[in-house]
Amino acid sequence: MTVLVTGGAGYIGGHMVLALLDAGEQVVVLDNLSTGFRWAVPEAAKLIIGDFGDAQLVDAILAEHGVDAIAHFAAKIVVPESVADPIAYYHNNTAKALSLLECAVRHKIKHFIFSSTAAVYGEPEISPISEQTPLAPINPYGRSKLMVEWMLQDVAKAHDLRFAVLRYFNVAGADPKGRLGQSSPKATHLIKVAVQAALGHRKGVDVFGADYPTRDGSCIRDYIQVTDLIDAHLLALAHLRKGGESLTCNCGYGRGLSVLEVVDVVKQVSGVKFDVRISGRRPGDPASLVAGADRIRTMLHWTPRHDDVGEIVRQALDWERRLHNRSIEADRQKV
Ligand SMILES: NC(=O)c1ccc[n+]([C@@H]2O[C@H](COP(=O)([O-])OP(=O)(O)OC[C@H]3O[C@@H](n4cnc5c(N)ncnc54)[C@H](O)[C@@H]3O)[C@@H](O)[C@H]2O)c1
Ligand SMILES: O=c1ccn([C@@H]2O[C@H](COP(=O)(O)OP(=O)(O)O[C@H]3O[C@H](CO)[C@H](O)[C@H](O)[C@H]3O)[C@@H](O)[C@H]2O)c(=O)[nH]1
Repeated sequence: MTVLVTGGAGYIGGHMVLALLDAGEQVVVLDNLSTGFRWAVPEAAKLIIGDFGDAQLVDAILAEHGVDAIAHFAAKIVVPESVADPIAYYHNNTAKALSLLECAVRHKIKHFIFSSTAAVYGEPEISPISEQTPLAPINPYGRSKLMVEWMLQDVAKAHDLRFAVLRYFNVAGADPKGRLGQSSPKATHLIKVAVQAALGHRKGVDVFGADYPTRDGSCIRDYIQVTDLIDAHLLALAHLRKGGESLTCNCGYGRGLSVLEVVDVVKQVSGVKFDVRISGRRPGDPASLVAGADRIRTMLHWTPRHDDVGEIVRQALDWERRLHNRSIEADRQKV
């Protein structure tokens, strides 16, 4: 049995590929390398460079590789970009997902794991956020993902396909063995940005708003370590393969950290006192997003192993140093 991983050359999908290979699974990666990297995919996985919206290509992959499960990570993921160019987001994240689902049904794929997001909840007033919290995304990114959740629910009712929708909160950290981490140079995620500041790769950190109704005025998020998140995917896959029902679960630890708290941890762990500027709010940022994480623990028996922000930051720092050395090495080879 083979798992097709779309977006397997990216940050989170790449960790899924490593975990599947570690577990002895056959893996095919489909990625157009728009934000992913060829080098991120180990040779033990088959990398096909192409678009998951290319039905002919997906049909050929599903026919050829004996795929029993699709783990669909590929997407555009930048919220402000989705506001500026909604059509690109609905096209890539929603329309192409419909095409992928059509291929899955045509080839009688039984198991589908989908990377959803806390952005489907919008700006909920309740904390922690359970899966029953009303779905009210406030930007095209969140809507483009929610529509895929709805399509999956309808398709699963009509066809022999079961799904796991995993709603990620804020994903951070890197592979504890140092094989992979967040590599996109354009990443805007807080821990990545703060780590880059600590290493002197950027000038300090702007804190987007210190006037929120939170304990220190900065926004609160639930940061989940990427390997713990991937453990949840493996458990979800095992659950579906055992004949388990479709499920939708939040993926977070159920504890929130403020932006200022995260920045302090990065300073402590790195030993560097980089500049921190309080700037204006970033449009569309909810004050607090903390996962209600009971369902994933009870339904999938998920037990996180890396719920420690110091460890998450150490992994991110370690990976950022490796990335930097890698780019120096690449430049040296060009000379
Ligand atoms: N990073 C987070 O904190 C976070 C939070 C919630 C949800 N998610 C979801 O997790 C998934 C993975 O995110 P990530 O952080 O690894 O992002 P990423 O940009 O590192 O990975 C996305 C991958 O998908 C590929 N891709 C995009 N469009 C494609 C297409 N049409 N055809 C083929 N490949 C395509 C890219 O090249 C890239 O390798 C996404 O679905 C994202 O919405 C991420
Ligand atoms: O330089 C920065 C970067 C971020 N932040 C703040 O840090 C918090 C976290 O921001 P991130 O950009 O790291 O993450 P988001 O919470 O905006 O969004 C992430 O998690 C969401 C789900 O919770 C979505 O899935 C989204 O795709 C993913 O990027 C926010 O309050 C943001 O304003 C700063 O203050 N300065």
